[in-house]
Amino acid sequence: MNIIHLSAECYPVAKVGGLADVVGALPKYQNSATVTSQVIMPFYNNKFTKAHRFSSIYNAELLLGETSFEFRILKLENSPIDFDLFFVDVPKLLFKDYVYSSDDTERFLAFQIAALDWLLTIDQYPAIIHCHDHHTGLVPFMLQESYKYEAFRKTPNILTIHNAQYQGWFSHDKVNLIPSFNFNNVGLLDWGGVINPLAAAIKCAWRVTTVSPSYMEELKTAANGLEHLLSHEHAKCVGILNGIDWKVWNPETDDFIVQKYSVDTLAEGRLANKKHLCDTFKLDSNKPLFAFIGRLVGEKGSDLFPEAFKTALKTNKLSILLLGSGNKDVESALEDLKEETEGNYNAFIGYDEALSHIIYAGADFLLMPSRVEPCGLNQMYALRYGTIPIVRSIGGLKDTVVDISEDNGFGICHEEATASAIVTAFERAVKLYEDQARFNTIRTHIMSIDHSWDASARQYIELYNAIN
Ligand SMILES: Nc1ncnc2c1ncn2[C@@H]1O[C@H](COP(=O)(O)OP(=O)(O)O[C@H]2O[C@H](CO)[C@@H](O)[C@H](O)[C@H]2O)[C@@H](O)[C@H]1O
Repeated sequence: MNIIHLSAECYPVAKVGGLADVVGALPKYQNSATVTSQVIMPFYNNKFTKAHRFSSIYNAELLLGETSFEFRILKLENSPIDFDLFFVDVPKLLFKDYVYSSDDTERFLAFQIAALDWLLTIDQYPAIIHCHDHHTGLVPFMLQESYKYEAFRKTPNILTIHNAQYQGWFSHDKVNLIPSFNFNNVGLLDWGGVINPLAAAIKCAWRVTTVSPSYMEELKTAANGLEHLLSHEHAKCVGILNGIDWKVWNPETDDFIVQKYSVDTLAEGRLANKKHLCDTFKLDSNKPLFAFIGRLVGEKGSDLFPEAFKTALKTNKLSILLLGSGNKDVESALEDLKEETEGNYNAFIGYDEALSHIIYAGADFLLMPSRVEPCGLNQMYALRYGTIPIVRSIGGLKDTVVDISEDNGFGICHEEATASAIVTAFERAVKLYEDQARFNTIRTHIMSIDHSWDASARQYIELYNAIN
C-alpha cells in the first residue's frame, strides 16, 4: 500500500511547529514490508534545500484561475530521511525563505493543484492520499468534485487536523482559483459565508483524524466555529494520539545537548545540561529551573506568563527560562520582565531548534498552560528527557500527563488557564523539587514512558486498511 502525505511542513526540511515533527516522523514508522509512505511538500528557499541535492522528475504548468505558473516536481537525492520526499517547486509562489505569509491562499492552492496534477501522471496512483491541516484541505474537495481529477474519485483520502484554530478562510471572490467543478456543489466549500478549506476537507475527506482522543471530543463543543460540522461528521472522525520520533528525541544520542545521558546516568547528565543552560542564561542552577518552549500565542496561554512569572519569582525559590516567539506584546512584556528579575529569569525570543533540545535536557520542569492543545509534543519530549511536565488538563495533555496526586502520577496538572493556576502549579512543583528522593523517582519513571510512534502508526494503518 502506497501512502502519500501532503503537508506544508516536514522536519528537518521546514519546521514552524509540531506539524513538521509529525510529518517528519509518522512516515518513517509507517514504512514496512506492506506499506510505503512518502511525503510531498512545497520547495522553500531555506537552509535544508540549499544544502541538499534534488532531481527534477516532472515539469509542467499549473493554472490558478487565468494565470499559469511553471512548476517542477523534485525528489530529494541521497535522502538522510527514512522515506521518499518529493517537492512542489513553484518558483514564483513557494520558493521563499518562509513557510507562511499573507498570500497563502494562492501559494497553497498552487501546491495542492501541482501535487495532484503530478499524481495524475504517475503509473500507479497512491492507495491513500493523506492531507494535513487546512493548507492541504482543498485536496479532498478537488478529488471529489474537480472534473480534471475524475480519475481519483475512488482514491481514499484522509484529513488529519493538527489544529482546528486555523482554517485557511478566503473569500468566494477567489473561487475561480479552484479547478472547475459542478457549481451546484459550491456549498461544500462554504462555512459561514466564506470558503473554508478545513471545513471543506471535513465534509469531503473519507476519514478525519485529530491528534488525540480528548481533542476529538473537545472539538464537538469548541472548534473555532466548526463544532456543529464536527458533531455532524463524528461517525468518520477518530482521535489518534501523536507519537514522538525516538530517533530524533533521544538523550542518549542527541548531538545538540551538552552531555548525553540514559536513565542510569540521568542525574549527572541532566545536571551538566542544567549548569550549561544556567551559565549561558545567567541563572542560579541551585534552584529548580522551569522552562517554556513554544509559540507565544493565545492557544498556548503565553499571555499569562508575565503576571504569573512576576508573582512566582517573588518567592525567590525558582528560576525560569523561556524560548519562543509570536505575539509582539507578549514578547515585549517577557523582555521587560528581565530587568526586574535578573538572575532568576531569562528569555530567548526567537526560534532555536538546538536550544530547545538543551532545555528539554536541562530544565527541571516544563510549562504548558495551553488554552487549546490538540496533542502537544513538548510534554512527550520532556518525559523522554526526564523533565517533569506542568500542564493544563486539556486535549492531548489530558491524555498524556497524570497528576502527582494520583497513583503513579508524574506531572503537575491544573484545570484553569489563569495566572493564579500557574502560580499554584509552581508552588506544588517547588515542593516536589524539595523532596529530592521523590523528584528523582519520578524523573526515572517518566524517561521510560513509551510515546514512540509504533502504536499510533499502526492505528493509522488500520484506518487506511478500513477504507482501501
Ligand atoms: N521557539 C522555538 N524554538 C525551538 N523549537 C520550538 C520553538 N517553538 C516551538 N518549538 C518546537 O515546535 C514543536 C511544537 O510542537 P507542539 O506540538 O507543542 O505545538 P504546535 O502548536 O506547533 O502543533 C500543533 O500540531 C501538533 C502536531 O500534531 C500538536 O501536537 C499540537 O497540539 C498542535 O497545536 C516542538 O518540537 C517544539 O520543541
